[in-house]
Amino acid sequence: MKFVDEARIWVEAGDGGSGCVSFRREKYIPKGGPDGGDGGDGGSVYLLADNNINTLVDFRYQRRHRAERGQNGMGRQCTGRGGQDLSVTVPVGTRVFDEETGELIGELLESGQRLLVAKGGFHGIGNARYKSSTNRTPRQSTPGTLGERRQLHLELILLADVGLLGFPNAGKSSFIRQVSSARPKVADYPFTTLYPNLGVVRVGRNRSFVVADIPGVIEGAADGAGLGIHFLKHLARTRLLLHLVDVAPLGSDEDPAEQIRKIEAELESFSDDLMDKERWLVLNKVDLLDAEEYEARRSAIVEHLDWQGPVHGISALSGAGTDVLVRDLMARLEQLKLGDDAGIVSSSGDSGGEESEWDMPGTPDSGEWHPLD
Ligand SMILES: Nc1nc2c(ncn2[C@@H]2O[C@H](COP(=O)(O)OP(=O)(O)OP(=O)(O)O)[C@@H](O)[C@H]2O)c(=O)[nH]1
Ligand SMILES: [Mg+2]
Repeated sequence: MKFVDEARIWVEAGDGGSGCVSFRREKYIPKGGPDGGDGGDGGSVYLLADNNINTLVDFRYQRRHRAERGQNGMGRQCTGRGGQDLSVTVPVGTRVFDEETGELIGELLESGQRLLVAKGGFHGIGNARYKSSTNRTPRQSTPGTLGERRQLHLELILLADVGLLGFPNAGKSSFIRQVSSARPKVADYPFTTLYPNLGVVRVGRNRSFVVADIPGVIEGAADGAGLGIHFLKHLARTRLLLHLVDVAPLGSDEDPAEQIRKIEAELESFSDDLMDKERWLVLNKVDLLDAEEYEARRSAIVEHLDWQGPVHGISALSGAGTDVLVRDLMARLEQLKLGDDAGIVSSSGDSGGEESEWDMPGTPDSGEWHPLD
């Protein structure tokens, strides 16, 4: 199953500047010759692949991208200045199509790669260049040509950065709805989600990541129970996993700490790769508890599991605590990526190269939930 992020954008190269018609006018020089300069070339539009961009989400906010026009030529043989090129940054892996013809213009596969998508117009010629022995006062000039403009269709195959683990009904789909524009079905019965959903989470300009919502994992998933097994493999490429757990389950036998232990056991029997991934604890549905009760449950869970990693309390329903969680996730993903670029952490994590020390910006539970009262 492929998840594709798409965007439609307009690119407009700058027009060429027009040539100028002008004659030299100076005291004591009655018949100054033609001195109209050429225009400048229009700027072109390029797409530039950038490793630090993960999704095409920013193009929903800015669709039109134009390069500068060339300046017109001027008298005294002055040439117009060329328009500046425009580089539009896109994620590595973006495929670029011409929207009208469907033609594949190119693919950006490496960071730093540039692709010309709209060529700037050519400059017009000034009258100084039309001067000849038979025509000493040419009045011709040419206008610059138009810059190319076209509509592009961008496509990017998305890979999830963050995977959600949790029992059915933990609130995984609600979380994705809260933090992204994905709209998976949410309902109060187990196995509402039957196939994985991806959500793009936008944190700020050019800062975004992808979360995968998979069907609930239950005991025995690795051996085929429930739906989990088919989907655990979708988490293979993620960098980080969240244990999303209902801190206020209705049935008293559904102890949150036990649920997490069961999921950990499934991960372990499913693959070492998943066990090597960094995992955060996210206690969901804090809106159902008062602050004191929440605090008590949180400590009990952390103690029971001897949990060393970050712990966040959120309400996927009201959104409480989700901003902090999303911000911390983004910062951590950027940090992991920096490590990758510097060759510190293996990209797939399969050599067990994840750091064991938490090197988080802020304290591990900077995402702690505090009720307002
Ligand atoms: N009070 C409260 N209810 C929540 C919260 N998050 C989710 N719920 C409810 O919990 C139920 C299950 O939510 P889902 O988001 O469908 O859970 P899921 O983990 O995706 O479930 P499956 O797809 O079945 O595995 C729904 O009735 C939600 O409205 C929360 O933060 N607070
Ligand atoms: Mg769901």
